[in-house]
Amino acid sequence: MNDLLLVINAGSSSIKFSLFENTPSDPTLLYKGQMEGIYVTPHFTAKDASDKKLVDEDLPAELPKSHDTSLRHILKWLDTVTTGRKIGVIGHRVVHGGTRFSKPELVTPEVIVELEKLIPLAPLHEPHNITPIKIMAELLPNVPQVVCFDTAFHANQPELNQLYALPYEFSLKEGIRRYGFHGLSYEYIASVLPRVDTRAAEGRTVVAHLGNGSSMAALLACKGIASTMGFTALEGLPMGTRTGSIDAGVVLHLINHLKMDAQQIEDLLYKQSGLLGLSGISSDMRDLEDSGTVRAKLAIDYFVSKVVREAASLAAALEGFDALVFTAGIGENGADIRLNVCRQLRWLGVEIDEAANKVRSGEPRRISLPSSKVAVYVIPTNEELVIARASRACIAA
Ligand SMILES: Nc1ncnc2c1ncn2[C@@H]1O[C@H](COP(=O)(O)OP(=O)(O)O)[C@@H](O)[C@H]1O
Ligand SMILES: CC(=O)OP(=O)(O)O
Ligand SMILES: [Mg+2]
Repeated sequence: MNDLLLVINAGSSSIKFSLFENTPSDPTLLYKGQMEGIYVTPHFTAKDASDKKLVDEDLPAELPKSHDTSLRHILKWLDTVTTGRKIGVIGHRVVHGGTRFSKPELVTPEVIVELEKLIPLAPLHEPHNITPIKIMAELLPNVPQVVCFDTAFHANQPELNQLYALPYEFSLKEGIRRYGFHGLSYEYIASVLPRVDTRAAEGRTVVAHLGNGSSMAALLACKGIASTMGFTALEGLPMGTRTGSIDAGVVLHLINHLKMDAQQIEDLLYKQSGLLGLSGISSDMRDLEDSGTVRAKLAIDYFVSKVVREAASLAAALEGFDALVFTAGIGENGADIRLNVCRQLRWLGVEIDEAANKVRSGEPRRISLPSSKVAVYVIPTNEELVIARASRACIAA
């Protein structure tokens, strides 16, 4: 029997996992699931390969709300379904690869040291990406682990789209440039686009990865040429708890006039802002849609308006666009958000099919009218499959 391949994808609000059988052609999914809403109401779901729900439960309220608790809960459940079978490879998502990593790497103690140096550049993610590697190394010391980077997909963006207008040496010597994130998700979208829409796959596509962390990217012939996220996963769209782009002068003002220190500012920008900060209610789009308060509506409207503006900006970078793809938690499930974004993009040739937009499905689907100049799709992302493929390729090499 083939070994198993375990993929761990730690995001800012969730840990997703997939367990594959390491079959020769392509990894075959056995189980997948996630602990979501880790810092709101941690909820655990697990499914088999036919999408049948095997578990669907809140994490007991007395347990600490943390990535660590969540991972151990997932591993305990996995133990019950893998009895007698051996995990042969473990693949991890790591958000920031810095200047050093732009392809999947086998984990060594030296790699971990390098990843730890990147923690300040991704404080909401990198620690949660590194801890599972250490936990798995403790539990399964002889199993090779591979790290796959969110930044890698964007590594070949044109220089123009990688630079900030700081003195040029800051980019060269300090690596202060735009990296872009959610690359594992964009890579998955690029991998299925040829069978969804050949015109888009050969042409110009704007992808909106809208989740707890949100970014958008411009794909030309399935290669990333521009992205809304930059040096860190703070730039671009507003997110669950992150500001998105903000005038750097605000940060200077916080330091000089409000006398805030670096840690306070980091917490403000990463953990207290975005949908949570604007609404005062929640970082979760579902809560805001249910709430109906004026501030919840303000937060939703702000989010939609920034998605619209970034879509137009990325379309400009592509000199027009053939397709718009929605993916990730909000992109896949937030029908009203998609509707409002598309309505505000009508002037660019986007015509949404309101009935198709309401359909729920785990499959890629078109949600624009046949007459729409820009084809609009919902494509459920699968970062775990990208990690699984890359991890075994890395081991084989
Ligand atoms: N049915 C839904 N409608 C609107 N938004 C949703 C829905 N389900 C999930 N979401 C949003 O998706 C987010 C999670 O997205 P996901 O991509 O899984 O996050 P992460 O960034 O942790 O990987 C939630 O915080 C919530 O805002
Ligand atoms: C990079 C990033 O923002 O990731 P996530 O969406 O998982 O928070
Ligand atoms: Mg994510």
